[in-house]
Amino acid sequence: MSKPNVLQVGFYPKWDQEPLDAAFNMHKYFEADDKSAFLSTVGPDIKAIATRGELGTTQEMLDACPNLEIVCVYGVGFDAVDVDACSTRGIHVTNTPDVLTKDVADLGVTMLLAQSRSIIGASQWVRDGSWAAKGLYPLQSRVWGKKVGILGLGRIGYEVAKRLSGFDLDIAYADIEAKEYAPDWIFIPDPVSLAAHADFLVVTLAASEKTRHIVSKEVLDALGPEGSIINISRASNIDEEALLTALENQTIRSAALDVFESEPNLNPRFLELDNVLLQPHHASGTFETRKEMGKLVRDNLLAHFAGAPLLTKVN
Ligand SMILES: O=CC(=O)O
Repeated sequence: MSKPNVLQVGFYPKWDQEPLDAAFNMHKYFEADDKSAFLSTVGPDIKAIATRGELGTTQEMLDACPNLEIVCVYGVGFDAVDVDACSTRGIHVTNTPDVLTKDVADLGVTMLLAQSRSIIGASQWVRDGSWAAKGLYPLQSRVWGKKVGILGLGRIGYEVAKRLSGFDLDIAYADIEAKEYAPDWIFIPDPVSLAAHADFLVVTLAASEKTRHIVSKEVLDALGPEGSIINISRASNIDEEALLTALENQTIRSAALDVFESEPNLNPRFLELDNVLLQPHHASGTFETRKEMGKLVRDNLLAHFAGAPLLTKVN
């Protein structure tokens, strides 16, 4: 039997690419110079799209692939795929939940601690000779005993909260409803009230049209000049213009961000700020987790073409 044709939207590591190439005809969209011409040529043969969370699919891709059956996302976030349009056409969508939860939570907590204690700046102080030349590093503000607000207590939010309660932080959270698995944590459903309560606002919300700019100017104003925000979800959850203005005017203390509106080309205003910690959207970026994510993409593709149940369906 001939191998199914798969449109591959972005790069995968060698340990994923080799087994994918062995099982499927992988058509590498990201390597094509003329992407529209490439889609017109291969589109009619494509049965599956393998993409990454931040790349998703475009309308042009979906239109060019009339025989598409499944979209497999390497990532938990599927906001860059038009799931409604896929469902209407009977196209399955899968993602890679669970396997990345703890790594994403680890990075969120690391970012909170690193930004609060100015780990990057302090390291630079040692490296550039400031320690010897200028003396003691400026004091930073304590982490333990403060209040954290988790915006979105799903799988990742829960793991962040669990870790931070080990640092003796008071945990509050916002979600659509109170969670029975969080009896010791304070439920504050309104994001403005949560921000007003918190010293650290950690955004762990799955992104959708409904959550776009849920962290608004009003939320940032409520967080206030002693407050910090940490985003390990999607840039669209925060009004980035309002965030930049708040950081520039120091109406919030600081931010630690793994995601940006036009990543990887972020707004240059971020680079001018010394109260923001910048990360290259790599919260799931460990060997162990990325290998599990790649396996899940492959296993969903294999299950689909074998007529078996999908492992991690979105629709
Ligand atoms: O951003 C990463 C993901 O959605 O897994």
